[in-house]
Amino acid sequence: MRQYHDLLRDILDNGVRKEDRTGTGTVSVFGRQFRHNLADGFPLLTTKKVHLRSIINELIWFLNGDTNVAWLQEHGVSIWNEWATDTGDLGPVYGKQWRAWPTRDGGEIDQIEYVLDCLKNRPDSRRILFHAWNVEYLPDESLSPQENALAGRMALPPCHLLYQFYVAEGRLSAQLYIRSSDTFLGLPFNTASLAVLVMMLAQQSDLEPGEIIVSTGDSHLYLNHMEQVNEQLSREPRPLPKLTLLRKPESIYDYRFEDFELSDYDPHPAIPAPVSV
Ligand SMILES: Nc1nc(=O)c2c([nH]1)NC[C@@H]1CN(c3ccc(C(=O)N[C@@H](CCC(=O)O)C(=O)O)cc3)CN21
Ligand SMILES: O=c1ccn([C@H]2C[C@H](O)[C@@H](COP(=O)(O)O)O2)c(=O)[nH]1
Repeated sequence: MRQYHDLLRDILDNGVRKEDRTGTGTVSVFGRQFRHNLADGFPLLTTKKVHLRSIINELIWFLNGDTNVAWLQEHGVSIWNEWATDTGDLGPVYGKQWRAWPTRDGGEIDQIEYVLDCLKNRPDSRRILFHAWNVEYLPDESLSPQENALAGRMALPPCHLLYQFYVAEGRLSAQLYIRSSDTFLGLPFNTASLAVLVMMLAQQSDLEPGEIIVSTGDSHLYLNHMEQVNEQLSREPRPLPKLTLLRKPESIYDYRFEDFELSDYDPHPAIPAPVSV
């Protein structure tokens, strides 16, 4: 993914030093966008090995409306552990807002069902989107993630928060807005996850996957990722892999990691990096 390397270089060349909530410090630029046509391959980085199992299982977990890390841990995914309470709770994060956005009369709105209904019945709509920025449940910034979850608030405010879909000539495209992007650790996950979501929605709606567009707000590199970024930039990108769906599940909620086959993935080795909490 040349686009990803271009963004890393852009941040190194144009980024300004900014302190941040985690205390690590970043270099950052504001407002960037890249696009990728899914016909050109699956957008998984080749200049470092990226763990697709974590990405697909996290997406399945979101789609199930789950907000407890227990299911993730049972499926070998540890990326949310640092923010969870002793009982694994994260408060009303992504899955809750996607599937059961709370309403003023005590009900819930399933935004994924709304998107599927639009794709099937009103594909030309300009309103096919779902949103996770539910201001009522954002964390109290004077409390820790765990204290927020215990108080019924989100442990962390959503980073990938607005997903909009577009159907034209039988192809499904999507644009994702990420308000804050940990460009070394988070963005490779968010990009591949968006691509998998488009593949699932397209399959369920009898469409072909089109383009993904990723728009990032505060696009930063943590200062303790600099060596890793330079190592990655010294590597030559290889051809993109292919991701194949092995069956068509009954619904968008019935996918399993085993339904996906990744082929021709020949990445450079993984590059470990610390995550700022
Ligand atoms: N600072 C920060 N960056 C993030 O990307 C991030 C957060 N916080 N908080 C919430 C979630 C958790 N996410 C994460 C957390 C860790 C990794 C990570 O360590 N990735 C490793 C592999 C880990 C694995 O698959 O087990 C990597 O090398 O990509 C990735 C995304 C994305 N989000
Ligand atoms: O999907 C995700 C989730 C989180 N991030 C990153 C972006 C920031 O580095 C932190 C969140 O900190 P804030 O102070 O709330 O912005 O997590 C990501 O890149 N992708």
